[in-house]
Amino acid sequence: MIELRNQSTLSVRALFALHHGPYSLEINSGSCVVITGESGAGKSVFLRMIADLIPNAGQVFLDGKERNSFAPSEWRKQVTYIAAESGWWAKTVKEHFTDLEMAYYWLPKFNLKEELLDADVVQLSTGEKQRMALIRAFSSKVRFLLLDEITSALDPKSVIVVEQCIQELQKQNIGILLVSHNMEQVKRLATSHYQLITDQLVLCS
Ligand SMILES: Nc1ncnc2c1ncn2[C@@H]1O[C@H](COP(=O)(O)OP(=O)(O)OP(=O)(O)O)[C@@H](O)[C@H]1O
Repeated sequence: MIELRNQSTLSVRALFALHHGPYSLEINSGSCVVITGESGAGKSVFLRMIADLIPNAGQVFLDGKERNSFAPSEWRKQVTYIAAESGWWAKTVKEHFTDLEMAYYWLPKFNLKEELLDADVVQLSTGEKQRMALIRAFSSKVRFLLLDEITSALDPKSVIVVEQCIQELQKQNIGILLVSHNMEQVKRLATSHYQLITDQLVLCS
């Protein structure tokens, strides 16, 4: 399971890519910063810049240590992006997990049966795949999760289950940056809420 982490801070300074930005933002461990904004505003681009998944200019620091001083794979283990549509490359679900102990801990919390680990990926529903992709990202190293509309394909009950898991991660001092179009979700989860409007992050609450 994920253990209680030390306090940490993710600092984004003047990040810019694909004509979006510059954006600056600070996220503390244990908080849930939510970003809303119109379709095409650049919310996914912003998250993908932080994870260094697209070429970008600017700086990102984890506890004062600049992103450039981490190997890219090491950075993404600690600052992990999860897309709305997860990618799967092997036949069975289990093959995608490096830490099965972690998987067995989180499966019941996500309302998922252990047998699903042995299933082929194609057998999973969209909602099951999305929840599995979240669990897959929980490694012992993760400090910040960048969650991109991760509940968009889920039924209302599963949305609440995933939100409860996000809150448990916060209690364990994981920091969350969440993109959402669901204003009820914003009310339930946000410790702070920004709207992305014409390349500016505007603090709403
Ligand atoms: N790799 C890329 N190369 C060029 N343009 C891109 C790339 N990725 C995204 N864009 C463009 O950047 C803009 C912002 O896209 P982005 O996916 O960040 O929007 P979004 O705010 O997340 O929208 P939605 O709410 O619909 O998911 C869009 O016009 C998109 O076409």
